[in-house]
Amino acid sequence: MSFAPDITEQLARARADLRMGVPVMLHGESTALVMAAETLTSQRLADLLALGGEPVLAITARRAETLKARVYDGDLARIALPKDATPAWVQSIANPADDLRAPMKGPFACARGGATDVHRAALQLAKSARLLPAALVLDLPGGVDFAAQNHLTTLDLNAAASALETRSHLHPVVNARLPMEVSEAGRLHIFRPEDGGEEHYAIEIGSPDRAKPVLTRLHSACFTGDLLGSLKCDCGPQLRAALAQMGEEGHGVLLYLNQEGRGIGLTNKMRAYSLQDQGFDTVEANHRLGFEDDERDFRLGADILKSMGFSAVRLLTNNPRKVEMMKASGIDVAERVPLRVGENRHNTAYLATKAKKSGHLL
Ligand SMILES: Nc1nc2c(ncn2[C@@H]2O[C@H](COP(=O)(O)OP(=O)(O)OP(=O)(O)O)[C@@H](O)[C@H]2O)c(=O)[nH]1
Ligand SMILES: [Zn+2]
Repeated sequence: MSFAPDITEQLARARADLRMGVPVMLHGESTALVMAAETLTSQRLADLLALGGEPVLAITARRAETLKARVYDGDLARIALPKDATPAWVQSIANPADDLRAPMKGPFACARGGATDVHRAALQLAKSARLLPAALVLDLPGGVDFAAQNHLTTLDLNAAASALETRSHLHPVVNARLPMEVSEAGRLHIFRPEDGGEEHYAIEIGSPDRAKPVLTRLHSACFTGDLLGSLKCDCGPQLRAALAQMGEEGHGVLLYLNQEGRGIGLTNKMRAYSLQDQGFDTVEANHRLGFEDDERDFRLGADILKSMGFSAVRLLTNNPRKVEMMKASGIDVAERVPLRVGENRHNTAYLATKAKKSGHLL
């Protein structure tokens, strides 16, 4: 019998640590101390520099491209931390907010050669903690003892890397009747992942026949559009139109996935909006922050549908990636049902960028 947390549970702890500014230790062939750039304090930076060695700031290749930092490691770059580095210096590399005011941030000395799996795992961990994808990494011989003395979370590198790649199983927790404006026969289902992450929801309208393709919407959370009526996107009108169509047809399933901001979280989405105020489009803004255009995992939606007994859908979407993902996850897409609503003068350019750069269908 063991009460010790497994790797999934340790990762959940590590995410909370990084969000609080507490370092974590990654233990592989060597051992490395990892801190998130976003939550770095001057005291912790001073403590890190006092340990000696050669700390680096790991950033994604996307962020490196904007900074004109040399990328020797494919999807990431390792910028050597100057001995007199300050938290402001670290922030200015991690966060593109002042890029236009301070365009000449380099030149940077970038590490080359040697293992990069710790840096890759550190960046994935920061992303999954919904922080900016930038992490300080210091190789620390004897790091396991150091971590024990300092009560730091220690993760096995290989186990952490593979757990970060694995999608967590979603458990149905509860469902209950929810009469709604569009249909009195509504039911809200809650699904909870095993990894301590966000819960996702399914809104079932009527009693759809499990043997037939069900009218389905795969909706990603958009606090600004769904709740505040933001005109910057088309999410609110899409949400309401999808529910209305399900109400009219008498049956349907709306999956509400808590992948705000195409999977980067609301805080980073607002950072992207701030860059859009500076003139960048929705895709450029994500890239400047160090993210891909779309960090969502739509397989979650397929998992929920299967768990509810569905195997075929009529999918309400303009996004071909959602159709492909459904098919690849074993859900038959009998029909793509277009969902063009909510265009206005504030989101015309946004919708055009999605059509041009992200392959959305008009
Ligand atoms: N990062 C980022 N996310 C955004 C921006 N505008 C909207 N979003 C998010 O984009 C997502 C929109 O998701 P969906 O409604 O599934 O839309 P979609 O991928 O365009 O596909 P369909 O609507 O099905 O055609 C939501 O999570 C929003 O929060 C933006 O400028 N930047
Ligand atoms: Zn939106």
